[in-house]
Amino acid sequence: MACSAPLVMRVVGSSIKIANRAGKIIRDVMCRGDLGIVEKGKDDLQTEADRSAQRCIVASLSKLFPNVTIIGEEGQSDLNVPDDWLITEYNKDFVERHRCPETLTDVNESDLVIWVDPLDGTSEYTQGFLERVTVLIGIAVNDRAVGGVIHQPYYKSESGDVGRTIWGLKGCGTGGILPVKPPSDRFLVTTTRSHSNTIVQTALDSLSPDEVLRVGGAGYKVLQLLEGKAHAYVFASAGCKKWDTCAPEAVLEASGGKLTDMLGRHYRYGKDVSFPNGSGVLGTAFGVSHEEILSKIPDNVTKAMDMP
Ligand SMILES: Nc1ncnc2c1ncn2[C@@H]1O[C@H](COP(=O)(O)O)[C@@H](O)[C@H]1OP(=O)(O)O
Ligand SMILES: [Mg+2]
Ligand SMILES: [Mg+2]
Ligand SMILES: [Mg+2]
Repeated sequence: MACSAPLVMRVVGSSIKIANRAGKIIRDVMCRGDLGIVEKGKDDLQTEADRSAQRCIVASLSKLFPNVTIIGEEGQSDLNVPDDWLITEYNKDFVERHRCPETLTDVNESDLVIWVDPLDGTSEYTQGFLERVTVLIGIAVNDRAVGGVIHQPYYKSESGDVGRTIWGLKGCGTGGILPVKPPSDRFLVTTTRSHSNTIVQTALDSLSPDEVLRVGGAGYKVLQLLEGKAHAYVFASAGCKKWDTCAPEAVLEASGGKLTDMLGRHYRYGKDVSFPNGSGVLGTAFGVSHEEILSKIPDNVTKAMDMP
């Protein structure tokens, strides 16, 4: 589809469509029943859904935007995909109804890096915690996370529709969700279910939360912040990588929240950065003071973070 909208708008608009197609692939693999699980490392699985969803996303994006750097969690993919995995359209609603932020109108393909996590929450997927699975497509411009799509293939809406797609673009806002403020009389923190350790726990204890939600997936935890189910996402450990946080950071910040490492620094998302987010993840919902939370994190936690 020909479209004269600025590049960033076309990338977000097509990512909305592509993430939806990837979500259908993820449901189809589950329906067929053979997940084709491969162990990449300790607590680190890959399934046929991760592989196929990545092929769909990278093949579609690289055909539409041949000079953009695309980095996917599952490494080099075979881009020879079935025709119906190749998405060539943009989400019209997004592209036609939103104005590109002025600072992003002149961006070129060479300024962009797209970080793809075809299935965030693989361990949740294999264990049946399907609501926590997301498809993440993050868009970085000149090293900074500016746009992103979080698709939740197993979300069930009240109308019975399956799946939802949330987008965010800094300076433009968010769509696909109506952000809700977290409660004002309790302090709720969301964190990892499967990658905890004593430092992760020390950081949580230092904040004295009324409740700790332990759920898998970086995308899902940021959705909990947008839904007002938690005030903060606190993960004082390495483990997450750039594809886990690029889209969530952009979507959260487009809604007025903030996502940094455990020292309050934004990660960089240029094409030459190292993949691991060695100094953890701290996300806060709109209206929650990121700085106040940072000030409560004890020195032994910050000193335990891997410094770049
Ligand atoms: N130690 C790890 N090894 C591999 N991936 C990790 C690790 N820790 C976190 N992740 C990735 O970060 C996401 C959020 O972590 P957690 O669920 O522990 O909060 C996970 O769903 C996983 O993404 P993925 O499922 O895409 O591999
Ligand atoms: Mg993985
Ligand atoms: Mg992930
Ligand atoms: Mg993944």
